[in-house]
Amino acid sequence: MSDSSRIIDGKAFAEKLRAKIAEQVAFLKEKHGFTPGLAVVLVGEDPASKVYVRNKGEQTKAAGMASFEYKLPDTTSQAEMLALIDKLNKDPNVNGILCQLPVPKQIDPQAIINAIDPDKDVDGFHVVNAGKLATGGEGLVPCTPYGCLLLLKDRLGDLAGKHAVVIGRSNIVGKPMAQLLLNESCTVTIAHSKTKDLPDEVRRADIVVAAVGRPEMVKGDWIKEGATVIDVGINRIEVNGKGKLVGDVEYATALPRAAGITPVPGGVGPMTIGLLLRNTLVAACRQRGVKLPD
Ligand SMILES: Nc1nc2c(c(=O)[nH]1)N[C@@H](CN(C=O)c1ccc(C(=O)N[C@@H](CCC(=O)O)C(=O)O)cc1)CN2
Ligand SMILES: [Mg+2]
Repeated sequence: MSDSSRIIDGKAFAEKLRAKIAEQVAFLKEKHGFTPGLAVVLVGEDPASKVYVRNKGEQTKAAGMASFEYKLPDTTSQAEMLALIDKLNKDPNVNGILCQLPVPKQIDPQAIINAIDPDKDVDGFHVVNAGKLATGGEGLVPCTPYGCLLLLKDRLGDLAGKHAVVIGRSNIVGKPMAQLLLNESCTVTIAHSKTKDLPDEVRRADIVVAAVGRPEMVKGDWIKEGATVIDVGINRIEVNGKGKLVGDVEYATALPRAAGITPVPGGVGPMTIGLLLRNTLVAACRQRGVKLPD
């Protein structure tokens, strides 16, 4: 197996996904006379967040959807945020709402997320959507784990019976990822900072999803021959005075052992915005009582 055939190209997958969404949006406009709309709220000046929000706006518009951007100063209070969310919840042209994370410390992110109408919660972070994911309801699924799942299914087909190890237990990635894999009938282990022997857990995994936010902490020689590795980490490090982006997995040493591995950049990252657009489309169709176009 060549190294290039092991690489799981999330960028290319996301491009195809966005092209399909653009067709579906065009169909909705022509046949049903409406355009899905996404509102993104950014509080403060975090440089990475500004880039992600700009990309979200550009990709929303490129898919033919309406983009509403709210850029608020980092002194914004929680009450001001809640007032904006209330306004967006009531706006029929806004089908999806998200608050870019992280938010400044005076704002409780979960209070904002839980103030969003769950039907418009295109991040899938609302407690109602988390509950639906856990109990089999039709909610909205968090974009990054959803993107990881699509890459895994595309590469492996049926996941039933696979032993998956998810490293990280955040509400945004680790927990929903584990739940999605469980829903696919995987045997799921969630590892975290208190896990006793992480290398041993990883060595037994058919599927490894690393979402810890620590540069190259998963070593290549932990990866079982033929395993599939999904690297959610996006860590900025400095090498010889130059900035570099690396994942949570030691890519160069994992690549020859893995049957499939996502690179950083160009793996999971681009899927996040792709699935955000898909969630917005799904949310808009549900709100309008229209079947999702094929
Ligand atoms: N409300 C939310 N906040 C945050 C989320 C989220 O899903 N919802 N996720 C991240 C940031 N994020 C989107 O918001 C995001 C991160 C990374 C990428 C991406 O395409 N990454 C590229 C590399 C980009 C770079 O050079 O920095 C890649 O991996 O190829 C897209 C979206 C936290 N906040
Ligand atoms: Mg509702």
